[in-house]
Amino acid sequence: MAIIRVEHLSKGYPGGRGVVDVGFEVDEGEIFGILGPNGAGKTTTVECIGGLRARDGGVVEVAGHDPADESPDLREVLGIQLQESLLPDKIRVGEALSLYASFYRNPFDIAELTERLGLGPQRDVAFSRLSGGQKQRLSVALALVGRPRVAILDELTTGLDPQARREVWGLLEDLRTTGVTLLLVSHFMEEAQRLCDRVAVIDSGRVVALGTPAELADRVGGAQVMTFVPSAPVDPGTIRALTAVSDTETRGEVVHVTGDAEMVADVLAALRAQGVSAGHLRVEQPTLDDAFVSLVTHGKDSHS
Ligand SMILES: Nc1ncnc2c1ncn2[C@@H]1O[C@H](COP(=O)(O)OP(=O)(O)OP(=O)(O)O)[C@@H](O)[C@H]1O
Repeated sequence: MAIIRVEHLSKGYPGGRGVVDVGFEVDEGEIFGILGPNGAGKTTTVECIGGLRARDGGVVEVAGHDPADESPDLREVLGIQLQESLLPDKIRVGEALSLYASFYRNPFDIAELTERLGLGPQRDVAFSRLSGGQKQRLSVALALVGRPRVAILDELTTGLDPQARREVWGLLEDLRTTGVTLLLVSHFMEEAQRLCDRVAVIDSGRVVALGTPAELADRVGGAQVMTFVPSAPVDPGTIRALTAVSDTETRGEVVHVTGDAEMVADVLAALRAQGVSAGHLRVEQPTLDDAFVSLVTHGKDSHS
């Protein structure tokens, strides 16, 4: 069932940009990604969902509440991590978390949350003395401390090193099992591909694609590439003749075959028919990265 519903959301700024027409639904328990190039309207969208920005038009509902109504019940349901956390310089990590936890009825245990986010040693450190990555982790912790049903995380791992990023991903994967709904704004395709059940790609203030990462990758029709070392010489003509295959080439002892989603099964069947096995088999799938570049480039063409 949808816990977030957005229909025809619009928000203009004096300069004219913003969000033109955004719509999607997020089911309870989903991790939903919002992707798009700089200035696409991602932050504007999540700020309207979080009730931080007034929309011009359209419908937004979070757990049955309109964020524009500023209902106290919605505050209990929603946790928000913003791109920049604005805390007093002198507040310590533990104090900030205790303060935020006090706003909620059933908050996380602070010691456990700081450990999970790698902030245990910083509990008594003042905000101004934290590194950029530590500030980022604290802002994620502040969004999650109230055990929200819906958490909005904007650029949650920007500024984190690869190790810290993986720790935050681990925390989100754990959270998934608690049934929390996560709305992530991300620039990292790897992050979206790993974490998100579905994503919306926004470009120039509109949704240009919506689906699972795998569906979007498939939709761009990116060719798959398989490579293998045959156990005996194969006739390239028999491989090339398969309808799923668009190209084949032998480099040294390695055969490279390009084709569509059916290619791997068809090539392996053709080899088996010749009594040949495929050693060192590798298959490269099109990625969300490929889909993103293709969708956003096409979006630009159609809006210009
Ligand atoms: N307060 C504002 N006043 C005027 N224009 C704004 C304001 N906030 C955003 N914009 C413009 O609205 C558009 C969408 O901005 P938004 O921050 O939502 O995009 P974004 O996709 O989150 O970008 P980024 O990835 O760079 O954070 C941009 O063209 C931006 O310049």
